[in-house]
Amino acid sequence: MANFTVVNHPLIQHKLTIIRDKNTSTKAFREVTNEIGMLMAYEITRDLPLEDVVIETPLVETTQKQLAGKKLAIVPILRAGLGMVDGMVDLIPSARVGHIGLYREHDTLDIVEYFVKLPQDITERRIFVVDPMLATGGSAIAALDQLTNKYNCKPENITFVCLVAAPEGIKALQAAHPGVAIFTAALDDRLNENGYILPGLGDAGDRIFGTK
Ligand SMILES: O=c1ccn([C@@H]2O[C@H](COP(=O)(O)O)[C@@H](O)[C@H]2O)c(=O)[nH]1
Ligand SMILES: O=P(O)(O)OP(=O)(O)O
Ligand SMILES: [Mg+2]
Repeated sequence: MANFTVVNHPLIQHKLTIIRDKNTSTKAFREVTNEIGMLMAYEITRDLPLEDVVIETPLVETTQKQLAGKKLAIVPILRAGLGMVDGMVDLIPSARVGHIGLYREHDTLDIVEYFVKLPQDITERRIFVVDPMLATGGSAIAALDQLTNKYNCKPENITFVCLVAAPEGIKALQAAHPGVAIFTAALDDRLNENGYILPGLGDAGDRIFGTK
């Protein structure tokens, strides 16, 4: 599948198993989800541009590399996406954080949008849209519709980052936003009849916030 990466680093796979386990506490789920967020941030920023900088070590003057000042934005899809933000910001502290609030209607899985707040210069930024779960793809597509249609962000500046993806969601997201790169920590088997990913980890928002 084009523009689609499974980040199968051993540390990420190990931590993913912890949050998949139904016996993992809310506290541990929250901590480990942020840790995976940080590790994912390391992977998705691999292609950030560098520039030369002249510095002096204690011994000599030398030309080395530094980040070329690319402006970044992390945009979690509420609520579940919030669970990855602190970990990502730890690694890229200068990133701005926007928020897109969406939920799935329980019976129909239709997307209801209730909040959008983005950095004012969002079109100039490299954007990481984050949600731990890509199930039908409805939430991710709605968030990316907002960014590309309403805020004129370019698809090539956007990366969608999740932890667990269903093949159905990948297919739908690629069809709707072919120019957007997708990174996931795992590609699972399928969706169940209620739109949950199997094997999955359950409802990510409820597990992060302890609401069920
Ligand atoms: O196994 C699952 C599946 C979904 N979620 C939540 O729903 C959305 C993603 O679902 P789409 O069908 O792709 O819109 C995501 O924001 C999760 O909050 C889940 O937690 N677990
Ligand atoms: O995507 P949903 O419907 O699971 O909502 P939330 O992420 O707020 O739990
Ligand atoms: Mg959600």
